[in-house]
Amino acid sequence: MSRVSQPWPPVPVEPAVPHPKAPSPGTELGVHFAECFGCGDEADAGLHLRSTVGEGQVVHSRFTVTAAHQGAPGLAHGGLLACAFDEALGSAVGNLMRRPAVTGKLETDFRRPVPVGSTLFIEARLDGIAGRKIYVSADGHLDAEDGPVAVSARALFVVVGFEHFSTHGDPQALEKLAEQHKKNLQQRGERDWEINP
Ligand SMILES: CCCCCCCCCC(=O)SCCNC(=O)CCNC(=O)[C@H](O)C(C)(C)COP(=O)(O)OP(=O)(O)OC[C@H]1O[C@@H](n2cnc3c(N)ncnc32)[C@H](O)[C@@H]1OP(=O)(O)O
Repeated sequence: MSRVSQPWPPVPVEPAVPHPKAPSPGTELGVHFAECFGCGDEADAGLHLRSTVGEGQVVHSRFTVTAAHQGAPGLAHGGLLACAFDEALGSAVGNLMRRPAVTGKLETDFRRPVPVGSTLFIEARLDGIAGRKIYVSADGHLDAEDGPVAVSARALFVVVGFEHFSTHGDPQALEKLAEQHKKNLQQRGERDWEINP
């Protein structure tokens, strides 16, 4: 069976140009929410994924697979790897575009097993934008930035208004998220995001 899937992006797009105030290449990105399973310090069994802005439209992320992340004995669970890509791709969208957006669609190709103890280096890139739709893709390299590709992913993020989170989310957790967001911006000496979808 061929691994070749549909053309990407699947619709005509404009270049996804990073926001003029996007953090510059080399910036270590902060935790966006302490309880986030993908990056949060307070999510004990979480992925603790860390990200750095790359050149152009790229964010580099990495996380180390622990015993808490197993599916088969000694191997990372596939759904958990998909979570890592959701986080890494979401970080690229949120930090480079500085627009609130949620995952509409996420597709993963699992190419090699990912053992417990290995580190996945994920390079996520902005592929294009069409209205509220932001197309992104990523490759996850095993144990080194230039290691073999173990997992690839493509995703559609949809820009939403902040009412998406206030309507559907937990108001108290949102306050915590807002504080974390301000802290991250202050650490980088920046002002707040564009909020209009
Ligand atoms: C710094 C920040 C770091 C953040 C990192 C965290 C990363 C984690 C991100 C997540 O995991 S977010 C949580 C998982 N996602 C969700 O819970 C989203 C749930 N879905 C929704 O809330 C809505 O379906 C959604 C906001 C995505 C879209 O609903 P809307 O009513 O706002 O829009 P609409 O349905 O009209 O879709 C907008 C466009 O996207 C298209 N679209 C939406 N979902 C699609 C889909 N699944 N496949 C293809 N196209 C899709 C849709 O066809 C349409 O295209 P057009 O503009 O051309 O008409």
